[in-house]
Amino acid sequence: MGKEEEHLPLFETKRAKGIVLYRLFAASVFAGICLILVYRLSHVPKAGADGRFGWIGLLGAEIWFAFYWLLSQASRWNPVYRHTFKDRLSQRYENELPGVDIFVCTADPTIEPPMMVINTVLSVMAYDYPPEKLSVYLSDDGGSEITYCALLEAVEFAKHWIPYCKKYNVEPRSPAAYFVSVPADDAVEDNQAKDFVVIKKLYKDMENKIENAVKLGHISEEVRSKHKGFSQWDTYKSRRDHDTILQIAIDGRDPNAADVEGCGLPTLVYLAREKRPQYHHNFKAGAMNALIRVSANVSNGNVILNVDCDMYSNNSMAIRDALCFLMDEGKGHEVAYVQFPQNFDNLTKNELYSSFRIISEVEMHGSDGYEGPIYIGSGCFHRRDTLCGRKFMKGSKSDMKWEISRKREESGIHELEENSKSLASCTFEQNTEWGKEMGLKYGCPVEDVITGLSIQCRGWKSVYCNPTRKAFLGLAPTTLPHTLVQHKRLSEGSLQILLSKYSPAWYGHGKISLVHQLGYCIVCCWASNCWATLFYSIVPSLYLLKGISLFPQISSPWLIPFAYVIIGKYTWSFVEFLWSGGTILGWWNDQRMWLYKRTSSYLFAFVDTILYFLGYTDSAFAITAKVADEDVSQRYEKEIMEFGASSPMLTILATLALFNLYCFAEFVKEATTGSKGMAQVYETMALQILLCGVLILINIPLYQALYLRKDKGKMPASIAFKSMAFVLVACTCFKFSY
Ligand SMILES: O=c1ccn([C@@H]2O[C@H](COP(=O)(O)OP(=O)(O)O[C@H]3O[C@H](CO)[C@@H](O)[C@H](O)[C@H]3O)[C@@H](O)[C@H]2O)c(=O)[nH]1
Ligand SMILES: [Mn+2]
Repeated sequence: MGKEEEHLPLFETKRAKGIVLYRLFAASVFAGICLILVYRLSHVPKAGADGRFGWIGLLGAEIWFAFYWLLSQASRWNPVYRHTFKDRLSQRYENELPGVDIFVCTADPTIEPPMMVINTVLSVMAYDYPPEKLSVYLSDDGGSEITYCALLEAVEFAKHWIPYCKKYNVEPRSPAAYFVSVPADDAVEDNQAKDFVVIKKLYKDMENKIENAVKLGHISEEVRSKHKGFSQWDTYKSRRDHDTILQIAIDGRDPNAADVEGCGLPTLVYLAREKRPQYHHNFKAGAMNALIRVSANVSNGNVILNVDCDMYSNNSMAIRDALCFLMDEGKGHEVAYVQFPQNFDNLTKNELYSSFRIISEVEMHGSDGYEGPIYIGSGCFHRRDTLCGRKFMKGSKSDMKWEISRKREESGIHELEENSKSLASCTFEQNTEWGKEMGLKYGCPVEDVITGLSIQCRGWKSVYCNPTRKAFLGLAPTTLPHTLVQHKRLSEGSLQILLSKYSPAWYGHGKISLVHQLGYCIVCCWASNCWATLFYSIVPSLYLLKGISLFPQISSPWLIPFAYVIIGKYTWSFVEFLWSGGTILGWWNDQRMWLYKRTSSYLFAFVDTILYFLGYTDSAFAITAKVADEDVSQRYEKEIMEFGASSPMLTILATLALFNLYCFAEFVKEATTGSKGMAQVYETMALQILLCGVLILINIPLYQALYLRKDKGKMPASIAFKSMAFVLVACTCFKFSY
């Protein structure tokens, strides 16, 4: 290796092209926004005049939108893109690569089927990485025998699967996803064909056994007697009341642990931490912290990767990508974690319930230009020591190199299992810093964001890595209620952060840059968006009923800033969406979800957060559904919105949709029969008509679900009834109130 080569970095950073043009455009939109506010302030109706209340409300809403728009510029001001040089990494460090511990989290065997879980486990076991340095931990908060049984089956299958993957350089390495990606059995090359048939049969056999156990609902005596590990369930009372269950299913350093080709296998550990009704288990954060301690005792890898049980590895090089950042001689020592995007396998072409597309392809790159992306959970590589609370110190270089844990060499495997169990007990964390300054933080439904923030506040940077071949693919919710509930949790957790001790607004002050603080606030203010959006989707339509104008007339010059901001903002959002790989209809669906999230999930999240701070509720973690019934899936494939069971969130959405329809219909009736001419109505009310009309257009699927559909996914009749009653009462009251 030449002297020069030795100093070439392991990654490069590129700035976005055309950023100056974008900034000019953003500045012009900002000028437009300012003019709108000037107009609002200078035209407030006099006390007692029609529309004063609506006017002042709109002013408030517009100030909020302007503020939020400014926030969103923080993540568009300076986007950067990373590229890694994995060949340089292997040349320099192939023999000194650090140990990597991978945590897979699961919590419920019915919401998260064991087959899905072990596919994820198998995919991360098959990473292109030296097996003796790789350890995989499955954390099972469901404490399920069936999941454990599935893992034991996976051990046998892995002995065939891993060598198969390496021999043919297969991608993706989740067997289920791989078999789907090979359309016909004869699509593989000739020399591979025989092995393909064999491996597929082995997979089907394993699948049958596991599915049978799932159907049966418990483990048969025959299977139970084969593995001593099942005896750990003898004292098991329920998933909320049991001892720590821990089993080293594969001991990577045991010479007998080898695949069918004789190569070593990664270590594999099953852990169900102790649960007792009287101890709070702190959801995923609690599981992660137990894993951090147990893994420190077993393999003690320097790097920790966490994936959710539905997020299989889709790119076997991802560990090496992450190490290019962590091991880079120039900048690596500042980097605490490398976050990959969360992409989804089951999205429909037009992303009916929207996705994290803009976050993944735009905003995360934006924050990468400052201190780095927020930590969003699944798909993140951490340094073990920073996750455990180490502060960043200038000049100190953290050593990533591989070292064999001494404890391991000295104790036998059984002893190791036994002394690891106490690390996962309910009482272990009492009077310690775990959940506070060590490990993941407790008490927040988005433990990851708050943990990442505190790491960055300790002086560390993070990096966003978004290679073309997606590193992880998970499952997005496939019904509207599930999507709304997920977003309620995410927005509620983020708002709690804003109001907590660790708020990016004050805790972050002076510790991270101002732009980065604003970037955090985008997420933390999600829930607060509900009020302005609700006001904007109700009040202008209501005033349409009365014929009171709240926007400038068509012939007024004040219309220009409104038109410019609306057209400019939406054109940009459209272009951005298409550039990020979305479709035209996908953008339209995204706008609908934007409205639905803001008027339901965010509203409930906001109210619940306030109640939480007043001490009335406890924050919970509703696990996102990962499987759906056959007919639900079919409708999802066809991109038909699924409403299903009655819920307060859906009632709000239906009421809003009907309300706008009613206002529009009344208005049309008045305009065609009333005394004022059409031209004059149009002159004064154009923007309100437009707003109300767009709200109706975007709600078309909802009207269909209310009145036209017959399938099970339609809007329940009770909601149709309730929402209609609400609208009639509200509109009648308003009409006669003035
Ligand atoms: O008590 C619990 C509850 C959940 N989980 C696991 O946590 C993960 C995430 O839960 P999920 O219901 O899938 O939530 P999502 O909304 O899909 O998760 C997103 O949001 C979470 C909270 O911010 C992050 O932790 C995740 O990585 C991120 O994908 C899953 O693997 C669960 O098995 C546990 O281990 N224990
Ligand atoms: Mn998930």
